[in-house]
Amino acid sequence: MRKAEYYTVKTAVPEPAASHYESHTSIDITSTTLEPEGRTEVVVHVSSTQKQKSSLHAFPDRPASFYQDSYDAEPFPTELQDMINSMPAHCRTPQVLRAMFMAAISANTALDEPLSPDIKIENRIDDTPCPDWEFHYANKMWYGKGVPRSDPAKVQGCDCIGPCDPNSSTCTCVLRQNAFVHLAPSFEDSNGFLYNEKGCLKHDGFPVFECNANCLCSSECQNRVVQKGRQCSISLRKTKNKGWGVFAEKRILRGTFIGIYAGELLVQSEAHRRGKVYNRVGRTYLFDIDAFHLKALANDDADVDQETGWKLLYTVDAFHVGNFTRFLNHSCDPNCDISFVYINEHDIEKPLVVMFAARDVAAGEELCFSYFGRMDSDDEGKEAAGPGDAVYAPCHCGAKRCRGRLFAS
Ligand SMILES: C[S@@+](CC[C@H](N)C(=O)[O-])C[C@H]1O[C@@H](n2cnc3c(N)ncnc32)[C@H](O)[C@@H]1O
Repeated sequence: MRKAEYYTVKTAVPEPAASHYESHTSIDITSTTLEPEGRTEVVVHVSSTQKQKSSLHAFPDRPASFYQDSYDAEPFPTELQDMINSMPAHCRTPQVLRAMFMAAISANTALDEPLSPDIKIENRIDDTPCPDWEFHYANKMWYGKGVPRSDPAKVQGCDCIGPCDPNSSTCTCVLRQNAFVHLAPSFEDSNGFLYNEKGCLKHDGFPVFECNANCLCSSECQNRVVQKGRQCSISLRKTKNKGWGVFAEKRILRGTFIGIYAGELLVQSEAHRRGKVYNRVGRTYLFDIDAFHLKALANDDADVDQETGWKLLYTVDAFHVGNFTRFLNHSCDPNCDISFVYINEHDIEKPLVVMFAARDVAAGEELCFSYFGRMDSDDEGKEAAGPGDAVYAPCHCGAKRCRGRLFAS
């Protein structure tokens, strides 16, 4: 007789912390064979424990969701992966694995985005239950060797009372934002914050300076969006020929914050070394921080690239640690775009790489961005330039004007 398997996943989601905590995920699996039916009941309990962090990044007392935490990249937490790999075979059913993956996501992000909708995992293509357990799920940045930590004392905050006024002529956050918008070559006559009243990004392509943990303004301030976490509903789904992808569960408005491209922040020597390895396997999660405003601010340094007058310093690698954004596939007609966002970071070279909806997205649409960077309408039909040692793979984005290939690294 066929054995029925029942599973339950319980996720203990902690209360938002009032101070500065980090979390660790743990899993308890209980497997009971119920007689006389011979059914197996597997109960998986995923919980997240909190531990107070060192005072290294201590800001004034604020909810945990206000912090742009960063951790040292090594060693990564691997308890979860180790536990899955050592689970008895009868517990490793597709349903249990998928439910554990979803529960681990919500446990690992409970502190920094307690109000975010759960991420569903679906596969209508084959029998793989969930993406490979090859990475640690986190929304935070993890600093690799040689990457300097942020210095909270150098992060400039405003002293507004209540929410900041976007038309203020004295708010330091409004003034800083304006200065950077005016620096752009495609300067649009935009003053004030880059978010509208609904929290949607008004203009692509400018660096965004959110109010931070040193600001006195309230949590309702219009200039606090990314730090409040994801609001849109998304799922991870297996695609026919691009591996796993990210899909909109409900309609998403243009300019909506989708997610931080979280991962390890690497110096160039390490990014190059890993890039060569990823080239060989034909799958990469590297993203260069090559923002136009960094090029515009570049000093005349002997060390810079002679052609661009600028030197790339950091790359994000989401292979070993990251969140759902590492599953965003490439499209030649993308509905998402990257903006560089600063929250609790004083170093202009170390913005967060953040995904926003580039247009209204219908429920069920796949969320994609261009791996070649922003393309203007003038660029259509042109060959997209990848890095010098790029390895190209066929593109399956399905866009009418597909360029036919994407670089795998
Ligand atoms: C950052 S990962 C995206 C997530 C990936 N689908 C997965 O399952 O892990 C990038 C890799 O996804 C695949 N990919 C992304 N966009 C694609 C596209 N338009 N056509 C074909 N493969 C694509 C390529 O293997 C690429 O190296």
